[in-house]
Amino acid sequence: MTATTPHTRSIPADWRDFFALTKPRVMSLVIFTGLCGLLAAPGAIHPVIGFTAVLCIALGAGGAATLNQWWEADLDAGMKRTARRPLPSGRLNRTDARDFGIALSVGSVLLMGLAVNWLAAAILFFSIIYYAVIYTIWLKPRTPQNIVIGGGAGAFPPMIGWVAVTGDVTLMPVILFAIIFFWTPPHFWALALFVQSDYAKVGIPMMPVVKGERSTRRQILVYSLLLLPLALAPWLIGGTGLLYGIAAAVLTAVFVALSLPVAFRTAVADDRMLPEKRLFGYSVLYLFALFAALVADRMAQTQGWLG
Ligand code: HEM
Ligand SMILES: CC(C)=CCC/C(C)=C/CC/C(C)=C/COP(=O)(O)OP(=O)(O)O
Repeated sequence: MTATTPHTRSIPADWRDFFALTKPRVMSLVIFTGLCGLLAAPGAIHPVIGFTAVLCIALGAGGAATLNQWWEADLDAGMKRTARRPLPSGRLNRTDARDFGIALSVGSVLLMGLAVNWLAAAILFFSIIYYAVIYTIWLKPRTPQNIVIGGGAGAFPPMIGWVAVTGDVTLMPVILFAIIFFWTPPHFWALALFVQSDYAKVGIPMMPVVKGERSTRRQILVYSLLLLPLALAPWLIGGTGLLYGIAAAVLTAVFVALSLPVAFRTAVADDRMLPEKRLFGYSVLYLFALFAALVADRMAQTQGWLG
């Protein structure tokens, strides 16, 4: 895994390859949580400024994802799940990807600072560095805690959205950060359990590879249980109404329920890993629904829908 091995086959790239570098499917949830942070924050923001803030989160996240793939092109080439990405497949050359990633990252931070506010820009800058450097270059190849610590990068967008509106960091955006931080390990380890042979092949010390399946399964349950108080915290501190409280309780109870069969089973040969796949799929739906509930609750309160 180095940043120096060239992938310079010059098949003409088109815009779709550049778009793919931004990991659009994964980033859709990153952008959504950023938007929800913005919509749930107290106070008003001009719609054009609000749109710009979300655009900057999207561009920054895309830039960081691009730099992640620029650095990991060799690793991605060795894994079935990632081998068809634009760099390992040779559809894009590596220097172009690096320049694209830097342009998106720098552009998004500058635009955020100039058009929205500099605190939001500073947090965006830090989250890009967190994902592209701290997680990708430093933690991922070194420790099975890579996801736990590295998960911080993906937890910033709602805080950025919130700060875009309020200009300061209060308890609520910290709680929103914590929810995604503790959601990330079960989200990713559920997937790592069914693609772990890929990671082992390229020497990435993901938890199931290093500590074994049993330990990973138990840790998934621990983080899922931690989500219960955390997801309820916005309601418990009086930051939301009952609508969010009920949604958080139900959604998180299902999360824990789906973690239980993952925690207490031993995989068998030729296993289709259905509980793990189910938990991974639900983890994505969960975060979409939880953040949607946060916004619905705020709308209900400001519009007086619940009387
Ligand atoms: C260190 C943290 C994380 C890791 C290692 C991780 C890893 C992954 C991987 C490997 C996939 C499989 C799909 C793919 O290869 O594109 C995936 C899917 C996904 N992740 Fe994560 N993820 C992390 C954090 C997050 C965060 C913070 C979010 C959003 C808030 C997120 C949202 C998603 C979504 C929406 C998908 C499904 C994409 C699809 O439908 O193809 N992930 N994640
Ligand atoms: C605003 C901002 C900068 C947001 C960043 C959001 C963020 C860090 C999301 C994490 C998402 C992600 C795709 C992790 C994949 O891990 P990986 O790269 O190890 O996965 P891979 O094996 O698929 O390459």
